[in-house]
Amino acid sequence: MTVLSGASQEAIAFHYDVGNDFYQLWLDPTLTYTAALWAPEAPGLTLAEAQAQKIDFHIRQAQAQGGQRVLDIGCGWGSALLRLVKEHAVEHAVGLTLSPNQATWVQALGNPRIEVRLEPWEAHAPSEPYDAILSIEAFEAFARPGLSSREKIHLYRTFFEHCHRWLRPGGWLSLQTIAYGNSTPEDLDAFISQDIFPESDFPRLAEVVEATERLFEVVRLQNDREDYGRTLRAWLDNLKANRQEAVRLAGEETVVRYERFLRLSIYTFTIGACDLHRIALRRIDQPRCGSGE
Ligand SMILES: C[S@@+](CC[C@H](N)C(=O)[O-])C[C@H]1O[C@@H](n2cnc3c(N)ncnc32)[C@H](O)[C@@H]1O
Repeated sequence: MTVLSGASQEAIAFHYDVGNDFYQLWLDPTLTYTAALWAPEAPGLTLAEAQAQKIDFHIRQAQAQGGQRVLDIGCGWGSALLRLVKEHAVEHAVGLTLSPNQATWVQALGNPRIEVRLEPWEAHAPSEPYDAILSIEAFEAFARPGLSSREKIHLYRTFFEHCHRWLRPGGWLSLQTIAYGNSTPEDLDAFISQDIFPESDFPRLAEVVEATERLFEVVRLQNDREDYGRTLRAWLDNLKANRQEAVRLAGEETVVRYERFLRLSIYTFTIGACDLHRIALRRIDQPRCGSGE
């Protein structure tokens, strides 16, 4: 099969390198840029609390603990890396990102237990196995638009093969990804894949699950699309409240583009055109039929 890939470093930088100060105006203070976990029984949660709760959920789900080595694939501005070492006493937290801005930001945190690498997962070659792996909404950048379902499954399987290799026996991977829900790629506005996240495409849940077969068992899966709606609304409210400053930092065109992106995404998750999956995957230590296709 042809070697295919996901979003390039240039495509990722196009999105994430708009400016840290711009993102600071509307994300929570830790710059977590993924769906938060809102608890219906705690309606008064702030965005920052709901983000911390989401990160802790994934850390627990990956069974990451004190003294361990943990990998975060697609670490963004490092919020999970920080919680891993500060709140969960993890010994060594390694983050991968394709964004130079994010890598510089995480490096500047100056935490000796955090290592950030400006490196695609395809090139990662750890010298020792990891005890646990997190990957929170990087998966959407692992396949470009226009690929067939078979081609996407092949790419995703290569990702899970790498994770399988990197994890110690019995290790867990906690994955969060957007997926097509009650929609096809043609139903969604091309604006997002062209002007917001170029070279990226969502998976379908069935593709993710098929790609894990005989590598990982799916232990738990939850679709929290409503949580995305609420997170996006909080981001949009923050952007509106800081609009003047946002225009000063990033320009009117960029702000209009992000407002449209946030509004469209709220609608997409509200009607169920897209889902938000949080998946607990346990490594199968002795795959019965080999791990290749
Ligand atoms: C939406 S952000 C999520 C960041 C973080 N997990 C969070 O919750 O805020 C996606 C991240 O995936 C990274 N990414 C995308 N493709 C990647 C690849 N092939 N290898 C490593 N990181 C990648 C991006 O650089 C970015 O840091």
